[in-house]
Amino acid sequence: MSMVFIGLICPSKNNREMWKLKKEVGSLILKAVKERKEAESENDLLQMILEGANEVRPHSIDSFIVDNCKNIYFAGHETTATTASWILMLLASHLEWQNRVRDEVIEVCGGSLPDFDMLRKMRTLTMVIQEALRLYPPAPLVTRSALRSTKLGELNIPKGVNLWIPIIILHQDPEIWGPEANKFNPHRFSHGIGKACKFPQVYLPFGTAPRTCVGQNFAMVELKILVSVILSKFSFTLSSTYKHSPAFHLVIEPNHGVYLLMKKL
Ligand code: HEM
Repeated sequence: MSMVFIGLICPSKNNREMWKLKKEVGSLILKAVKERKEAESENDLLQMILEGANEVRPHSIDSFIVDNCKNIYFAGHETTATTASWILMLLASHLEWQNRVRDEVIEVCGGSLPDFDMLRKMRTLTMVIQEALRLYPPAPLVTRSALRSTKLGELNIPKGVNLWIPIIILHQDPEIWGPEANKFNPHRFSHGIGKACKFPQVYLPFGTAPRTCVGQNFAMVELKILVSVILSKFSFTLSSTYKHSPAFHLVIEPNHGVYLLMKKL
């Protein structure tokens, strides 16, 4: 059976809003760059991007800076930071999984910082991250534009139409993930993504095909290191002030933050 997963098809005139937003983000970045150039130079990523910009042709300097800032600060930072918050929230509210992952961290790392081999061995931790990315994919949709009229399964898609592929809906469809689709259950990934649901191609936290996330392996390494180091030093529960309110602000993030009560081990 061939399936087409398209949530919303919208005409290209919505592109105007998108371009306006893009321009505004670009101006904000260039304003921050101007401030930096007028202040002291610092040893950080922005400075490296500015130094890199000296190597490009003068008319491309602004777009080089804006594109690289968007890639690293938005694509690379917000997504991973938000995922880390959701993972900690889920582990704080599912103590059996918190203990299980901590046992694995202690067994595999034995008190030292994780190296590459150790990260590979921590399968329960991987399952927990995969399940957090299923329930709270920071990028809730990916988009594609039809550059020419095309046919997807039974669906005719005219040239110029934008396709929105709603990752978050695909990730929680009970017909695909079973009646407990909304529950946190990392077990579903115990035999890999291929066996986690009826149509594993719908699991798209990092997008798909040629434009799939270039930073996905790096993000997984960052998340594994962060969570394993925290678990090896602390136990934690959710604070009573935590209000569950996932909100879509370009990424899906906890609207009121995640407050945890940490206890040193
Ligand atoms: C948990 C962390 C992350 C998630 C969930 C995530 C998710 C995504 C998604 C859904 C896309 C769109 C893919 C598509 O359209 O098919 C994407 C693209 C991209 N991501 Fe990530 N990302 C993460 C971390 C990172 C990191 C750490 C970096 C870089 C250091 C990064 C750099 C990029 C770039 C450059 C693209 C555009 C790729 C292209 O259009 O060719 N991402 N990401």
